[in-house]
Amino acid sequence: MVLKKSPSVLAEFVAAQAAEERRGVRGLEECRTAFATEGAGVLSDDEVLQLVAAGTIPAYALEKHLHDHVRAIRVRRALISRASASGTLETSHLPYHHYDYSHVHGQCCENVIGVVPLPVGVAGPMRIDGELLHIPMATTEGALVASTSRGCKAITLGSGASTVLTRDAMTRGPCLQMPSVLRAAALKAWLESDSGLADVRAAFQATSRFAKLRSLKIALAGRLVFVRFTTFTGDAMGMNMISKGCEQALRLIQERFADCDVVAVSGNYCTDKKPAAINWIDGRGKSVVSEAIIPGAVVRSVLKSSVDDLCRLNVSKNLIGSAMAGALGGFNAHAANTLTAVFLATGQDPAQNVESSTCITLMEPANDGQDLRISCSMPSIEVGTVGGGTVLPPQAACLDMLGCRGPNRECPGAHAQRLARITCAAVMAGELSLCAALASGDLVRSHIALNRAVPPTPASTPQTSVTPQPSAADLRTSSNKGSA
Ligand SMILES: CC(C)(COP(=O)([O-])OP(=O)([O-])OC[C@H]1O[C@@H](n2cnc3c(N)ncnc32)[C@H](O)[C@@H]1OP(=O)([O-])[O-])[C@@H](O)C(=O)NCCC(=O)NCCSC(=O)C[C@@](C)(O)CC(=O)[O-]
Ligand SMILES: NC(=O)C1=CN([C@@H]2O[C@H](COP(=O)(O)OP(=O)(O)OC[C@H]3O[C@@H](n4cnc5c(N)ncnc54)[C@H](OP(=O)(O)O)[C@@H]3O)[C@@H](O)[C@H]2O)C=CC1
Repeated sequence: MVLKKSPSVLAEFVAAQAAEERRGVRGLEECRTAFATEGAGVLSDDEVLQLVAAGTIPAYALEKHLHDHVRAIRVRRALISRASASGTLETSHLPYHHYDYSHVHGQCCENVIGVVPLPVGVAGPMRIDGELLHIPMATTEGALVASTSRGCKAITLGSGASTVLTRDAMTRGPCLQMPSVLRAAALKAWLESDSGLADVRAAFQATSRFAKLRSLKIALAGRLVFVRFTTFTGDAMGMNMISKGCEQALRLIQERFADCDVVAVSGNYCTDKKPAAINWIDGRGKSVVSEAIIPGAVVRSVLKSSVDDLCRLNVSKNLIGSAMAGALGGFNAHAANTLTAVFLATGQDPAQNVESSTCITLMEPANDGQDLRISCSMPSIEVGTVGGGTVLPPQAACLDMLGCRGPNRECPGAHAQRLARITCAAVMAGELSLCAALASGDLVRSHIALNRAVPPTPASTPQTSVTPQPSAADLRTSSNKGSA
């Protein structure tokens, strides 16, 4: 938000407008007294605005003082409207009514001015590990849900998706500084000793019923010591949980090493919300691999492609093309597309799509070349079914659809692992369909049909000598010889 007026001008503006427009609004001092003695609930909106403009009530604390989410948002919108050049927010289409704000404050967002509804489509059903599931996807990219659905159909007509979870451990990598390289090496040696690890583990695990410290990975950069805490976090994605545990462990380390200076609880050795090879190689969150066999007939009838064309495209694009581009975990077509849509629908932290969507997609002929084998290997899917946005009712409803809402009380961690497996299978469906569309030359056509609201009519097309665009069929014959 850009405030175009200074706070004092703003105060005058609000006060003057309130005085002009609403006779009977109490003056500032009277409002202050009423607020101090009876609370903000007894004030009119204009009176509250005066107090906010005068700095008596911080704009971000309106919920706390008004005990009414909708009213707090209404007052905040009025304040921003009157303080900004455009002045549009108060009456804008950003909705704020008919929303359950009870879980928002203190967990999901501050300074709320409304909600941005996203369409949620459903892909599937897809058979995943023997179970038929419908997958909710929040997106504004037309064709994405249709494409994932097509992939789900092809997979389900084939073997179904099988998934394996190879690792489940969230990481946090604080940065510590020692007085010298020798002292840094001494700290490293202690952390790597059985007794050091046991002491750190005890301190760390005392902060949570669910966190289990699996290992420490230590790297030195001069006298800086980076410690990657690798932790099981139950059904939580785990960043708050593990950061809390790290803080406690760092206190213990400082008790043992009085010359240890904690530079930051996150030293980017985690690595959270940034591309990094360490996540691609060692994994972060859940590491999952999904696989399916698609019969050749289904490749032809549902995907409009062939086994050979898909394998050739996968090697050329997802492996060689990505290598040529210097990809870091991006050996796929659009894992981030499907994953982010599932993340948004199910209340995951959207910024973690950076590392969560790293994926290598492999395709090879199966059953003597008749059928297609596809797999997606995703080392860093960071998901939870408790905490963060998972508590919001719409997101929780999507988790319910997938049978993994909230904590799994019998087997903590099973819900989050299930969500990671489903996400990996959904990504595989998206990979299959987009690669097929690219192999058959259908990508652009499908996006013009499903991802652009008003196709140009002949009347609105410029009558200049534009080279005619090839049709999908032309593209198919020219660029994909041998396609079905
Ligand atoms: C759009 C299709 C699926 C049509 O594909 P089609 O083969 O013409 O579809 P169809 O009419 O024969 O239907 C086949 C199945 O697709 C599904 N399907 C079909 N239409 C719908 C629909 N409207 N709504 C829901 N589901 C739909 C549905 O499952 C249907 O089975 P049915 O239910 O009829 O038995 C196909 O052309 C396609 O997959 N295109 C690719 C679109 C895509 O994947 N877009 C993703 C974004 S691309 C991008 O952003 C990333 C990129 C490209 O830049 C990354 C890169 O560099 O590679
Ligand atoms: N702090 C940071 O640096 C970062 C924070 N985030 C944000 O962190 C939030 C998520 O943090 P996260 O730690 O996942 O969630 P929470 O902070 O909500 O922690 C999980 C809570 O759920 C409790 N719990 C109950 N049942 C279970 C169960 N079955 N499994 C696991 N925990 C259970 C835990 O208990 P107990 O108290 O016993 O552990 C804990 O209190 C998101 O909003 C995300 O955006 C994202 C990146 C970085």
